[in-house]
Amino acid sequence: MTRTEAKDKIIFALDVHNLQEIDRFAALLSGKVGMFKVGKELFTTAGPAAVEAVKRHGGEVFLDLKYHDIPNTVAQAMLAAGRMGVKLANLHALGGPEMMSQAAEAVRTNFSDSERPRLLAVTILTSSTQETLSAVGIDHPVEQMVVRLAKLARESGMDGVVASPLEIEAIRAACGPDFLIVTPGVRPAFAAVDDQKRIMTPAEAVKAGADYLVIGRPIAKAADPAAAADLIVDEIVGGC
Ligand SMILES: O=C(O)c1cc(=O)[nH]c(=O)n1[C@@H]1O[C@H](COP(=O)(O)O)[C@@H](O)[C@H]1O
Repeated sequence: MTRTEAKDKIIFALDVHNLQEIDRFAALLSGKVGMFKVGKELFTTAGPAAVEAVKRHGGEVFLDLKYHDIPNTVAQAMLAAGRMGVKLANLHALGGPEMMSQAAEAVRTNFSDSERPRLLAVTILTSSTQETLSAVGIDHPVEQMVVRLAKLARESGMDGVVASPLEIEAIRAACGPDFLIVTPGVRPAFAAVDDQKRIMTPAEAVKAGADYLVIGRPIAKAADPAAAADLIVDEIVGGC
């Protein structure tokens, strides 16, 4: 794998609070990572200006707002995300097939194939355990649920899923080579584990079949974020 291919797999999680921090990281990391993730924390604070700020620096955006609502509301929200020009956007697979299908149809009808956002379904969050599922009445094992939701997402027109690295191989086997797999919970050899529980190194996750790796604190908290991103690229190239 080339350095450019490895770099393009990294999505930096912009878990920051204001536009100044976006400018700082976008300036430091443009050309060092493939995409920037704008999540609930940042979007609730700064709104669409956060997406515009990343794009001003030439960055691509993964809008991580994990929609889960009635089908019409989610479809309309996805159209609004598409109009902002984001490359990836997501919703919760647990919202069900009708919600996913309507969102998929809305973006396919209203945007050209090259312009439409790719839609991802979150399967089971990396922070969830068997106990979390049991507490809400789901008694199936986590991995079984993840694969079931990934297959449902694919049948409902999603382009891919967000899942823990430990489930990549099972999803790949069930959903085929063209289905996008985006994985957080990735920790390079040099970084702290933080609160992530089910983790892999970047090279392991790519080898297992991940298309994109979502990485936040190992880059953001490093003394030199650009050097940390370079080290992660080294790890991926060295291991694949
Ligand atoms: O959708 C996500 O990106 C996501 C899903 C999930 O199951 N687990 C998870 O950690 N994430 C996000 O991935 C990022 C991981 O950040 P770090 O743990 O700092 O690398 C955070 O922005 C989380 O919100």
